[in-house]
Amino acid sequence: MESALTARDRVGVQDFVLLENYNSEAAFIENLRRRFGENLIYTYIGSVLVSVNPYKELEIYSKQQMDRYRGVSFYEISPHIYAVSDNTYRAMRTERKDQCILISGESGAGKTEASKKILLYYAVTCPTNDHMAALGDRLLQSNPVLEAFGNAKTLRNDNSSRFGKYMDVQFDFRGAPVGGHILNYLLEKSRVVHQNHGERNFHIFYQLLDGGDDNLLNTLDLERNPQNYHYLVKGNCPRLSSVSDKNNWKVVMKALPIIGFTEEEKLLNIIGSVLHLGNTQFGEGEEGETYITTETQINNIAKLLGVDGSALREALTHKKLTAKGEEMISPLNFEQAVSARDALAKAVYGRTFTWLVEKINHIMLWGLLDIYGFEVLQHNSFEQFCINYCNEKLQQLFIELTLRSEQEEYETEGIAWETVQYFDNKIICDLIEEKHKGIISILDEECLRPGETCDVSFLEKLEDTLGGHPHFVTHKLANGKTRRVMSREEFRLLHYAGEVNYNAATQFKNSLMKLMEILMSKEPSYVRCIKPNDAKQPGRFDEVLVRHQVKYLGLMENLRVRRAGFAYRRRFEAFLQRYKPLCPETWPNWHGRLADGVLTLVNHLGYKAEEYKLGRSKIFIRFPKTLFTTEDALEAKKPDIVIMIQSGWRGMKARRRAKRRRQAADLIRRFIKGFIYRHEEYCPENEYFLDHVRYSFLKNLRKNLPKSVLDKSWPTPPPSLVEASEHLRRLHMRNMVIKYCRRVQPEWKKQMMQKVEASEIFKDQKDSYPQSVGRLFLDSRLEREQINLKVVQTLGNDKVQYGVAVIKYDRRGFKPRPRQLLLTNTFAVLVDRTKIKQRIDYAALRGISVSSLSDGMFVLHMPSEDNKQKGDVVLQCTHVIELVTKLAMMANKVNYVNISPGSIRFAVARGKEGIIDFVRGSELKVAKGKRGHLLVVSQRQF
Ligand SMILES: Nc1ncnc2c1ncn2[C@@H]1O[C@H](COP(=O)(O)OP(=O)(O)OP(=O)(O)O)[C@@H](O)[C@H]1O
Repeated sequence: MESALTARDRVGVQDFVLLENYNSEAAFIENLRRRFGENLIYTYIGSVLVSVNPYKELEIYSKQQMDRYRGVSFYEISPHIYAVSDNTYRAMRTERKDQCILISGESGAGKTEASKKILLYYAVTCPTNDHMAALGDRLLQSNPVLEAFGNAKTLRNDNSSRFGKYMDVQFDFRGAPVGGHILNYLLEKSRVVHQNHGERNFHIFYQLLDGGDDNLLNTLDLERNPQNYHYLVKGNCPRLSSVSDKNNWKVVMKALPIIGFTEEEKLLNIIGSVLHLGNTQFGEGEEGETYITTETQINNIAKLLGVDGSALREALTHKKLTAKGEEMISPLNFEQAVSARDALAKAVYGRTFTWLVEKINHIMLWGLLDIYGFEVLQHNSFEQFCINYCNEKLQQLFIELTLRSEQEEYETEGIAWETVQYFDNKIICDLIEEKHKGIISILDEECLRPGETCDVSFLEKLEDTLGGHPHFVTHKLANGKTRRVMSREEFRLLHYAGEVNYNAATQFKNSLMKLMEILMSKEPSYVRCIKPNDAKQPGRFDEVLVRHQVKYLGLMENLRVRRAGFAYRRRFEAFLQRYKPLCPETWPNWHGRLADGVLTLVNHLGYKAEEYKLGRSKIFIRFPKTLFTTEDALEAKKPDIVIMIQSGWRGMKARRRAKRRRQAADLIRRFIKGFIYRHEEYCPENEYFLDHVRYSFLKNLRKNLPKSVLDKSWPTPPPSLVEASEHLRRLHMRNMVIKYCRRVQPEWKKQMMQKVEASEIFKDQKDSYPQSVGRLFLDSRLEREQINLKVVQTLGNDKVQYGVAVIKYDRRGFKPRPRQLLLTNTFAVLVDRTKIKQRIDYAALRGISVSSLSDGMFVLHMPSEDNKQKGDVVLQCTHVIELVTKLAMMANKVNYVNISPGSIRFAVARGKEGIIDFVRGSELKVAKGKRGHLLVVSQRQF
């Protein structure tokens, strides 16, 4: 809206509601004309889009344009069909209501083009998933022609969809890359659509052009892959009829029986062919051009359809020769073509043509629209009676809905509703459709009545029943002037569009009712198409023709209803936001209630009481003039605003800088003071500094906490935190230990306990201890099978907990003998292969002696008074530390281990004593020494 206001001098108003003289048809048409002259073909009436057919390609449908309209508020940028598309889509998403877009206008006004644009917009901008998005892109890239297929050429419109709209996506691949790309595209497209579309079939048409498409044919390789023909031929028979290349035709014929058509496909082909024939007839005689249907082509089609060629030939009886000497079917007139068409439909499929078209309609394009959850309704039939009647109904519905929503808005805003003068054509609709009294009822009755029925008797019946109706006129009922321009078979209805003549009726009412139902159940959007001239020429604006359409489409009524007293309405925020620079009290920001702000603003601007009203959330402005004046004021103020904003901005920046400087200086000052007072008690002078120091320490500590129990590092705390820091350190250590212990397995725990015990006994006492630290203690040094079975049996319930190979030395001669030492829970035994030689009860054990060197000697001291014992036991073991630790722990005699430097004394028997001397030497040696001592030489440990 805003941009519209700025540009209004150049191109009129972008929204008719801003037309000052909104009751003037001339002003309305002048606005259309001015805009049309600037190639601005779209104009709003509120939310209705009026579109004037430009009859030339405009650069306004690109991807960039689509992006401009995505998610943008309806009035923010210039009117466009994309704005309607986008708005509808978003309304569906946000309000979760079905939407429909009603496109109306006479033949050639651009309805089909409009729906194609809408469809393309959705295909490109509202993908349902990535895959669809990719397809949308390609759709745009490959410059598709979303073409209405099978449309006939009428006198009014070369492209007319006279037989009902059924479109399909027909791609124009001229100039597009050929080969695998296209084929993949087709395959992919049909798959996607199929996925999204359940059992409904979606058909892709490839426009088979003479010659130029050999590449595609090669790619499809129909000779070898006849099933690919599927992608070529579906529904495209009309085109086939214009295939001139004999080879292509051969390929096609060859492929057909292999593929086989489903009933539905056959139907499509029939319709296609029929329509092509139909097209031929409506041409304006460009002989030798596109629309020629030759005898050969007719035969081909007949062959393809599997029908007798005579059915076709008979229908098209006029033949003549072309310049080349080919026999050509000459153009038929409209009626001849229609009956040919109907006859063919009946002959081939046993159905009426309308039935076939409806069926096709159902299957085809609307499928694609369904994918996006949209329905685009186009109404065609305008039979004239039906066209007019349909228009009456649509107009009535439109007025009703618009009035209702207008009234609702006024009500919500708390603004009094002012009666709007418009032609309510309910009276006309009633006249047509009312039960018993309506024209349709009378017609039905007349048709069912026994005896001769003709137009005249029907007209007489109408005159009888409706004679007094103010909107019904016939030749007989009319005054002299009207009588001169009316024929005797016509009746005339008088309504908003002036007078509309009617001469026949059909069963049309029911299908129209269906349309109404659809419209009522969905949220409608409107596109009103206007044809600017009959010559299909760009740049020509035929005022008479346009005036007729403006009347016929009831656009003035639309505008009158939409204006309903006020030209413009806007939410308070938006209004205030835009115009606040115009009033010192509202600039730069208004801080009170929005309504008060708006009031202050309009008072300042000098709005008169009758010029505006404030609703609950919107301001309503009665005359466009008021708004334009305000816009002009804004425009004039713009340079000032720029300066205001700039100086305001500069001042604010300077103030911010000064404030930051002040804060920084304060901070530094507090820091210095705090530092000076840092050793004092916590006081206002040092609180900031101390807090900061503490905070920094704790923050630093958090980052540098020791990660393992072995890591003894700890950040140095500030004096005020020494105690707390120590506390934290211990807590942290304990935490780590607890965490560590929780993770220790029972096996490992046992190992650790033994190792700790070994450390208690041997650390710093015995040379070989450090070496043992890194080696794990084993559960046993003997495998189960190394212990004799008889020994195990003898031990019975006393299970061997640990076993190891040892050397026992005779007490007297020190003769070495290999033995096994087995530990049970309560005693140890010395075993010689199968025999237990000695049992040593732990309870009786008086002590265990080892040397301080690295040898493996150890002595078990036994009580001398025990007669059974023959004295102490002298043993040697490679795993002395492990063995002694385990033995001492099992015997619960850890404190009985004695580590002697130099020598060990032991009891030989009854008071006699033996001595073992320990020395360091170059190699390990155990031998008899001087004075009967045993000499043990240990290697030095490094
Ligand atoms: N927006 C547009 N831009 C360019 N050309 C257009 C546009 N709209 C319509 N036309 C031109 O006008 C021709 C007729 O338009 P279209 O076929 O859409 O009319 P219609 O209202 O669907 O007619 P009918 O009711 O007879 O089917 C198109 O073939 C095209 O050449």
